[in-house]
Amino acid sequence: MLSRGCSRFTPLLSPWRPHRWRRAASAAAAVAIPDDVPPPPKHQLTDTDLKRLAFQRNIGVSAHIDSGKTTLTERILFYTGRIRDIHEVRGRDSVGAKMDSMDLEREKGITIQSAATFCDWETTSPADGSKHKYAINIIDTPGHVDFTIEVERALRVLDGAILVLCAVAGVQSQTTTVDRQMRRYGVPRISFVNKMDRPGANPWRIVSQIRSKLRIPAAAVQVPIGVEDGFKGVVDLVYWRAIYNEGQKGIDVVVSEEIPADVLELAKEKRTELIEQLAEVDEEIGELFLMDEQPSNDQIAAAIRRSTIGLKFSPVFLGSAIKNTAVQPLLDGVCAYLPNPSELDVVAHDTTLPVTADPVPLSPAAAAPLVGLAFKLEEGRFGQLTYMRVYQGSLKKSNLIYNARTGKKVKVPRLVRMHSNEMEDIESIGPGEICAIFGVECSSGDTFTDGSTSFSMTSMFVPEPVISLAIKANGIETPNFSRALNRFQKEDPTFRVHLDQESKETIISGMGELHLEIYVERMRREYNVDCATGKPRVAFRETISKRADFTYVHKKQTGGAGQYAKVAGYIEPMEMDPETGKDVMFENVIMGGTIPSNYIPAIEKGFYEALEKGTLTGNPISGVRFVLKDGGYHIVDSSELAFRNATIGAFREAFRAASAIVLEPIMKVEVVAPGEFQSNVISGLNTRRGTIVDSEVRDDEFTAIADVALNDMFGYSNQLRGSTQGKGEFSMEYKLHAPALPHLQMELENAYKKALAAKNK
Ligand SMILES: Nc1nc2c(ncn2[C@@H]2O[C@H](COP(=O)(O)OP(=O)(O)OP(=O)(O)O)[C@@H](O)[C@H]2O)c(=O)[nH]1
Repeated sequence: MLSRGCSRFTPLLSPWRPHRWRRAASAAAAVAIPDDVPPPPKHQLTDTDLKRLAFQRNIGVSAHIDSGKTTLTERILFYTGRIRDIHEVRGRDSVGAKMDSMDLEREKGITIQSAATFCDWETTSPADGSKHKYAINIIDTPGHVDFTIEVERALRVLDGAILVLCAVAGVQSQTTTVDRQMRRYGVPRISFVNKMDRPGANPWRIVSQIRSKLRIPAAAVQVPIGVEDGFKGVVDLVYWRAIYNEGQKGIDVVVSEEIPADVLELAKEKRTELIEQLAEVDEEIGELFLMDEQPSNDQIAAAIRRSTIGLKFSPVFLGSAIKNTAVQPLLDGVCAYLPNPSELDVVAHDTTLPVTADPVPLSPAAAAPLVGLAFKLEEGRFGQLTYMRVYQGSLKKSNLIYNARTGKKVKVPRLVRMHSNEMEDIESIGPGEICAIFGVECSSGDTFTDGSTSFSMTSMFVPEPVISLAIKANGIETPNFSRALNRFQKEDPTFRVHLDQESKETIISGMGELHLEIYVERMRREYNVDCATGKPRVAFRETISKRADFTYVHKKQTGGAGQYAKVAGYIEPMEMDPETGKDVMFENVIMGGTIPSNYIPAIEKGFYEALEKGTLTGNPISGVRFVLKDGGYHIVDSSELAFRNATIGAFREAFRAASAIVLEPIMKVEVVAPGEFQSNVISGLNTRRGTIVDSEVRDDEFTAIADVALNDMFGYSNQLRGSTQGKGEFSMEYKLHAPALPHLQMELENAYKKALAAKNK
């Protein structure tokens, strides 16, 4: 059994922390119940539950941009009979892939929103010829980092994933990002080396990159038959047979006991390598290996399953989605090696218990009380659509469900299963499944129950925006302007909107230029609001570099009732919690009621308000813990307003004393270009103050990875095009906020002072 919530990888890279649920505890948790209350017993699974769950898979398809996720998913849907024909991403038939349902996605040939679908897949057991039908929910996720929240959302609710890699480019920068996200949510993965038809395809290099760069023990479970253009099938190393695709669009799978002579030696060598790798991570195979005994085919298959689900191993499959080769064996692999919903331990927090109480194990039993997580919202033609993963119990149409965060009760008017942008009405859904409901008001990450429990699940990691721009409607602003912005904010927690109090401009912020550009375009198309935007601006931040104490009295006497509030404590630097992304915190350690408890929320509010605008450059403040230790009040003159103002004043004073600095976003930039342009690319990155952190030269192309400040990246696509005759490509993703160089900080401070002076004139 696994525990989703405990470190399942050996402690190589995993940022996973035990008891992550604790942070999800709500204010309601402050009930005085002793700490040692045992968690309620897990609901027993019946034989019917186990039978149904054994053939259920919830999987995601994730990868670096353009690795072929959508192309692969299109094949999966075709072979499982979900769609009648295959349409290509940017295909000549201009239909576009099924899962890229937004017009914008089809035009740009990229996936923006993750799409959910489901299909059935029948497998034939190579061991005894028995047939089994599996129900698979699939989420195709975008590869572009600007839409990373979509990947986070999907991984949060999936039980397993296919990590797609290009057979030439291998592990790319976003592969490592996706890998990190998979670790965060403890998602077992099988790897699929796609594009085996490409010149220069080398699966062995990719396998060794998975081991060295992603640091997961991995081994191929197949070897290719034919290379590049001649790639026509694979040898299944576990059950020792050759598998070919034949017929129109590779629809017929032909299995042969005969291994082609030209790959026989390679297949033997790679099967030995597979067993050796398994011996490292699986006890049973390890013991057989020590005794020099050969494991049986079934023993190998069982060890792959155990170690994959245990997050100790990733089996590597090979194929070419575009050439319709070896996709069906991958589907068999999903069923054979990825977990079913009963094989993961999922926990929730009981909000009636103290935050330190043990988590409550959830059980995918149909008869247990309902617990479901709303992981994605979408405004559709028929109103708000909420995607939900049911973890425990069943959900029926017309049921009353409770939002654990707001305590509100709602009726489920319509229940559907999603197939990209199409839907199928259903009457009920069981545990371990994914569905969508209509007309339910909630936010992304809310937990729903049937009202008989107070369970709440943890929320997702939400990264901070890195870029912002001013936006205004062309002509007269209609209500659609704010309607659109409100809806986008609700759907996407990485998209933020605020009104700059000084310039009175509406500022939108997000994960990259493309992210914001897509929303501006959607405003025009979906809301009929044409907008003008300002120049993209880097989302600088401010922080402190040392602790500073404060004692601050806010006192005002203006005739009538006065204002009096005193706060004392300190602020200190705080590191980001890798799990939640949170790096600001308010802590109240007052003893003895020097400030009445009803004023504490106003102080907390004042702190968060003060964080909105730093005094150096007017940018938001992060990385600060505010500790309230003492204070004072006046029986008549104290008020919430006085305490809020006192906190803002105290914070600003302490902020200056705590050696405030400006932070700028640093991006991980990956460039891939033909080898002859390597020196041009490197010198281009150097002139932008980039630090090269990794590079790799292959037969005729190279990859360079550099850390570069986002502020120095404007106009890079033009520069790269110019210096590589248009043949270079790059992608970038947010890495961290780091202190800005002194001259940049000075420049930003001066500009801010000037803007303030102009405003006050
Ligand atoms: N040679 C070759 N090209 C492929 C293969 N699979 C996909 N492609 C091509 O690779 C490009 C990207 O494919 P997509 O399926 O859009 O990739 P994606 O990973 O979904 O892309 P994003 O969603 O934008 O991240 C398209 O031009 C595909 O035709 C393959 O097996 N071999």
